[in-house]
Amino acid sequence: MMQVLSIQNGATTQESLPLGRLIVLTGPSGVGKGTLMRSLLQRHPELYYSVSVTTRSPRTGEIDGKNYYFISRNKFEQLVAQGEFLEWAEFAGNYYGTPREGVLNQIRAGKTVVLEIELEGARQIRASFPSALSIFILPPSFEELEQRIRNRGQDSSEAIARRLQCAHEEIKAAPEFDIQIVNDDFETALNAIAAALFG
Ligand SMILES: Nc1ncnc2c1ncn2[C@@H]1O[C@H](COP(=O)(O)OP(=O)(O)OP(=O)(O)O)[C@@H](O)[C@H]1O
Ligand SMILES: Nc1nc2c(ncn2[C@@H]2O[C@H](COP(=O)(O)O)[C@@H](O)[C@H]2O)c(=O)[nH]1
Repeated sequence: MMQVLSIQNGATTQESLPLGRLIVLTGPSGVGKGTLMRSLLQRHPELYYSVSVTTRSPRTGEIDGKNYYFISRNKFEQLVAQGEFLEWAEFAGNYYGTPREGVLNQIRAGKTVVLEIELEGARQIRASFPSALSIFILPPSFEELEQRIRNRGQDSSEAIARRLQCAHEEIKAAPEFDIQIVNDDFETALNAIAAALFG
């Protein structure tokens, strides 16, 4: 059972339904969340991965509707005003948000839904869904985090600097979350996430 917050006419109410689970994977940019997530989904195709909406420009190889829904800032702000997001945040100069309906429908259908999101959004989910399982992925060191973002070779040096600046504050927030996993050896980290989800 999980408590779902629903907002009706501005008032917040809670419904109790036989539901699936909500999992939040968070941590600083470049720590390996997306790579871990992709491997987890290959191992456990029964999981539902929520595709986020963003105002960031697509990176080489990213596909609209698969990696993200890429939209303009104006459109994003309209969707915020319409209450279309379960959570949203501005991160390193771009908006990111989780579409509300898709996630709630999957949870109502009994699925385990996984969100891979940044810190502010993860905090919003923890506030709305206290029973969500939240996992914070840590780098083995700050130097290694920097290496990973640089080696990924996808972001401008300005974007990398912004992301690393955020990372200092984000890492301090790790104890707020249910589980902390250090992504040093990839397989070890992946196994730890799977163990947290499936015991
Ligand atoms: N355990 C690991 N050891 C070494 N490199 C890793 C490890 N895990 C992931 N990486 C590499 O680190 C880089 C960043 O990983 P990834 O893009 O998954 O990070 P992220 O946390 O999803 O970043 P963002 O939040 O910016 O989307 C990638 O090049 C990935 O291959
Ligand atoms: N609050 C949210 N954060 C999200 C969402 N989707 C992705 N993200 C996080 O944004 C940063 C940057 O992502 P990138 O693809 O530009 O590297 C990263 O931490 C993602 O996890 C979302 O829907 N809401």
